[in-house]
Amino acid sequence: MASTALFQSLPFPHKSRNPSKAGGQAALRVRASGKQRRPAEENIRDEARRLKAREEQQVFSAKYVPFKGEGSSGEWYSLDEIVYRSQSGGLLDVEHDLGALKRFDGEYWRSLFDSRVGKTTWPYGSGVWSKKEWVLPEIHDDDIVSAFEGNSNLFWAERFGKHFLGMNDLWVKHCGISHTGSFKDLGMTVLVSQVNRLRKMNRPVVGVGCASTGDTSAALSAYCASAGIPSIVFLPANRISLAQLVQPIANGAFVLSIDTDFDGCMQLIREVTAELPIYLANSLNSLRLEGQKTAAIEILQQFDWQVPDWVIVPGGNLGNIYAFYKGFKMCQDLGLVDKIPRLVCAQAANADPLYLYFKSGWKEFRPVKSTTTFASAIQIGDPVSIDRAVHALKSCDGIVEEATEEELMDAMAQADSTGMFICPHTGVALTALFKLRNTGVIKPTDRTVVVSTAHGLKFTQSKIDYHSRNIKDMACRFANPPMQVKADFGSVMDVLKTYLQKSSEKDGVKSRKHKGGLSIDCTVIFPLGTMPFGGAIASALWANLVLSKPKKG
Ligand SMILES: Cc1ncc(COP(=O)(O)O)c(C=O)c1O
Ligand SMILES: N[C@@H](CCOP(=O)(O)O)C(=O)O
Repeated sequence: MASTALFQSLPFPHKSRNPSKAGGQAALRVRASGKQRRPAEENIRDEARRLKAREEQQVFSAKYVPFKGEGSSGEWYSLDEIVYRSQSGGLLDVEHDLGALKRFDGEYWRSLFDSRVGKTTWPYGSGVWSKKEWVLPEIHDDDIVSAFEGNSNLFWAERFGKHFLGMNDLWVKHCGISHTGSFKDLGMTVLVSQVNRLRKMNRPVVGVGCASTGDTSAALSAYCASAGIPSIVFLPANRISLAQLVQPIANGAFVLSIDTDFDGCMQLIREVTAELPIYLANSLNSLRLEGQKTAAIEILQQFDWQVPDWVIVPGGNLGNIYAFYKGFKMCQDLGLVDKIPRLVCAQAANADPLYLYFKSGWKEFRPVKSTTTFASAIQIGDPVSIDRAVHALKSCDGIVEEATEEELMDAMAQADSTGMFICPHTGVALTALFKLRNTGVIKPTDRTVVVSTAHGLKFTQSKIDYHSRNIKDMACRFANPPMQVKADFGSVMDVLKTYLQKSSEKDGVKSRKHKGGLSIDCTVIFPLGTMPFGGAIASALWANLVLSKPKKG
């Protein structure tokens, strides 16, 4: 039985390990409706400080330990130490004091987390910090650097599921609809907050650095800029999208464009951070995964704590697949749910070391030399978290799939045609879903979540190439280029009539095939010169975008 002091130290509900049984729900309602507006001169950080002052001492804690206990016995490090590897050179993991967390039952944690969703209370308005006790329990709220990330949309892919897969319970977790447009924000808020704390403790951290395929660098530079901390990013030259390149530039990072691939940049940043007081922000640093795991907890929360059958995650450096596993496992271990979903890790065929390892029956891992892929953020041949990924997949009867360039681009276009606007990495995950549906591994009624890892707007060039049919050796089956029309009523009417005729024929076939489901065609009219597609009339911008890019294939 926990002590009174322990319960009092928690924000809510006091003296109960089970809020619904002990009037906790009533307390929840009172708290929700009874919160007084803070004084005008106080901001939300000040308010959190004032309220925190009333609370008792911290009762939860976490530390670094060798991953899966693969270190010397009893080896552990405080999170305030700057350490990325165990004494034996292996990976580290953040281990929480599960004993302390277990003094509260699953119902307590579910209610606590649910009570914080979507609020502006510092720092719990963040989807990550709403689970603070499970993330970085000991950090002071004042040190937290947050953009209220997380709480991302779990989108019911009704039309895509029904139309392309015959599924009725398909969901897309839009982690890319986020502050810097990818799931990296979830981990970066944790890492940069800890750096903020270390700097206040006068630890030797002059800046934070990462190697990146574009999303880690965007998140790092934004969070550092918001805290006034220098950031340094190593990018593989000409291998990331323009939108991703401009993100750290705009946020004032020191950007090094290096003539190598991601694996080369990763090697360099590891060497540099071993020499200079630059803190390493890649997912080799296990702090990042503490934030990323909250996406898994959030999925369960969004399903009212019911467990989906499958979760499909695109994999590159392979930190995220482990983070998802860890989030689900903690929920099981702490009694919020009674099982975990099966995970699928999806890789691009041009960068598929995990897939090859899986196919070998986990016999032999060999890094690969990755080649260009439209899913550029996962063009990684030597993933640092390979051991974490294998552990995660083996522990949940997981599967690894891969997608060719044509498959991932077609899947992306198909998803977009149903109203999404996804990134190519999500196209990789959707390809895995297509394959597992075709083989019957995933059933039509299985509740399935596809994790969308970045915003499609970061990858418009790939969509332009596809819809322009400007990709060597790719049929671009779902391309939808605009039609060039003369600016007179007759010409416009002619093309519209042909179009409407065709689409009503198509509709007839469709409605005979599928009963129900929403399918509405739309037509967009661009003024000549601003029209984004089509040879002769391409505007200067468009010509620049299409012609300046090397053809893929
Ligand atoms: C958009 C996107 N999707 C997926 C991934 C893969 O995540 P992980 O490296 O954790 O496997 C990354 C980064 O690697 C990414 O930037
Ligand atoms: N896709 C990543 C690659 C690096 O992964 P990390 O999770 O180890 O930082 C990126 O956007 O840089």
